[in-house]
Amino acid sequence: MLRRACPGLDPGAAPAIEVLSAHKTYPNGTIALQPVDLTIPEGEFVTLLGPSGCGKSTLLKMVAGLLEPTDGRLLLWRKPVAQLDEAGKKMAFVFQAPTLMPWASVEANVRLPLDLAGVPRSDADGRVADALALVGLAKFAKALPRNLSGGMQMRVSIARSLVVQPNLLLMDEPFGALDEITRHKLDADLLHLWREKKLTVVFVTHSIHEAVFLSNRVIMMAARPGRIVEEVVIDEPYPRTPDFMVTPRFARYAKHLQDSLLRASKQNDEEALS
Ligand SMILES: Nc1ncnc2c1ncn2[C@@H]1O[C@H](COP(=O)(O)OP(=O)(O)OP(=O)(O)O)[C@@H](O)[C@H]1O
Repeated sequence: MLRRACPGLDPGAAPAIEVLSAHKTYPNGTIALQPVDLTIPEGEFVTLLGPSGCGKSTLLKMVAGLLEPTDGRLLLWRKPVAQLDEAGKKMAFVFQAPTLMPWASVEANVRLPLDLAGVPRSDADGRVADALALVGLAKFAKALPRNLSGGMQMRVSIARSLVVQPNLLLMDEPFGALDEITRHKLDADLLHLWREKKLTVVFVTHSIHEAVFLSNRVIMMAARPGRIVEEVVIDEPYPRTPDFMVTPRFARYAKHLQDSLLRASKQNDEEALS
């Protein structure tokens, strides 16, 4: 269960992400992350799991180039994050809240990154239509966000990230605010997109079940200070269907991660009290 190699991944895949002894102390002195070393090959689906405050978002934001590490390095396709374009690759970040412009139509929201990049409307319109089709919202292009459900708004947010045709998708608890049925549906759709577009995905969640269902590999983190404590390979084939979630194998992975999370959280509580 705990082998490090990820089945189904090209063993010769280039590293998409290399975190090299990167650590982060915020200006107020909070040590959010001890030095982290992590390599994620192209095409892998990796999930960061751990108790609140263990540095999941900090790590993801450092990979995105939104936060500078205090020390250490982050490479994307072997280049510093700021030089991703030179590597011929693109990244997109999906936050927990869909953060849509309420006054603008669905298609205008999805087109925003292309407008900001100065892509002519003649090119942009086709790409927006493709992205909306990918998330099943082609018929809602003219709708306003307020007329959509929470799940549909999150699909718009995902379409907006896909419109730049990313190679790397970074997702910070994207479905955390949704009901369980909607979350399962979006998880399944995300796996489909990941495989179809051959994306590399780093996904943050608090849900053990979501982590097992989605991932090639789960990175378990603990807090005070934030660090990686375990890596668990989910050695199961894709496509994964909801049937996988009621198998004994799924239950074994979930139990293993639950025990690991409890250990990480207990340490967390003890260190908070000391
Ligand atoms: N801008 C900041 N300034 C100071 N401390 C911060 C800042 N952002 C986060 N922290 C602290 O850094 C630690 C790690 O935070 P981070 O948000 O990365 O954890 P997390 O695992 O994503 O948490 P959660 O699951 O609650 O979202 C926490 O102790 C947090 O309070």
